[in-house]
Amino acid sequence: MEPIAFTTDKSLDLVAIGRLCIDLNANEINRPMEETMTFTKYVGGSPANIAIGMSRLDMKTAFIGKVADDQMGRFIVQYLHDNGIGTSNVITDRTGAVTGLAFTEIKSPEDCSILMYRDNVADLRLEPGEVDESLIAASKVLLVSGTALAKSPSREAVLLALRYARKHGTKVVFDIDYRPYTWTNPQETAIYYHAAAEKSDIIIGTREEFDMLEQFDGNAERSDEVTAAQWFGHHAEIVVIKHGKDGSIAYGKDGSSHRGSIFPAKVIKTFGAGDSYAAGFIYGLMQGWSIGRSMEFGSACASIVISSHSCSDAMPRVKQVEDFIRDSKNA
Ligand SMILES: Nc1ncnc2c1ncn2[C@@H]1O[C@H](COP(=O)(O)OP(=O)(O)OP(=O)(O)O)[C@@H](O)[C@H]1O
Ligand SMILES: O=C(O)C[C@@H](O)[C@H](O)C(=O)CO
Repeated sequence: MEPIAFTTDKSLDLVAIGRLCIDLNANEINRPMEETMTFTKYVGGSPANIAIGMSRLDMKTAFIGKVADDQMGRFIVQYLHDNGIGTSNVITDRTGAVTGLAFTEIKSPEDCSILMYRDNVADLRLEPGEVDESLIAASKVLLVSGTALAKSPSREAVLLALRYARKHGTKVVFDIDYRPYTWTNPQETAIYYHAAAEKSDIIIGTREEFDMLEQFDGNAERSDEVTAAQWFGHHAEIVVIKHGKDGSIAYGKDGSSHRGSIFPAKVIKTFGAGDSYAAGFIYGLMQGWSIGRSMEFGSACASIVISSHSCSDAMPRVKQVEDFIRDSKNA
């Protein structure tokens, strides 16, 4: 398959829109959170993690979002700035909304869960009129994370951002990112996910997330191939289905399919795999690499991050990923 064509005369590589939150990852791991006494604070939120990952890989990135008018909001904005991510379109909420908190419970390397505090969060208060069209026009890619569609006005802000992207030839990457606690019912989820997926050039999700997205589209047990074919009927050029430690599979609009294997990892926590995989995969495509090579780079990013305590802080540099791949192949 020909590498996906990104518009070259743009000053930014990726603009992400959606959730900016705080991860509080348990320090006492391999036990339930009832027995955890201390946490380490990191910037979190799936689209934030991906933007941070892309910036660590030397891609020019910016963020469209809203933070709380408090210490956590200021911490997030400073962290994005310190990591070279444009914050001109990160708005400070003035209504008293708060920062979403993601408590990560690490019962074992394979048994991790996230306890989300997301009542009255600032990120879902992003207004359509606050979305900077010129920022999207200046970017090769707009990354949309599905959870931003969960509530108004963030929902309308994202739908407007999608219109801007199509208007300005900005490629849309839709990371489905289904987090049940943020939605009121699965039907609503599928309707809004559909609205985004139909306007997306690259769609990334787990099998379960695609099943959620496609719940009105016919037979329940859908194959990955049927899923991909459906979205090629809209704007999609690449569809990626992630399968955890079983790797991933990507389909190209040209009928190609690509299996992505994993790199063995000393797993501390599985969270962060999807975000780091997405950052590495998008990075590869933007270098003009093949889908297969981009998947390999994404998988290596994922193994590095799940072997770390954090998600955002652990997002790797290019050389770190290259060395990891080399060492893994020589092992
Ligand atoms: N245990 C593992 N060991 C090595 N690589 C892994 C492991 N789990 C996931 N990966 C890699 O990360 C990719 C994405 O992981 P996964 O399919 O779990 O996505 P996700 O559910 O979105 O992740 P997250 O847990 O961050 O939400 C996989 O396709 C695989 O390449
Ligand atoms: O996206 C979330 O709200 C949770 C993230 O902050 C956390 O880092 C994670 O689960 C990444 O997959």
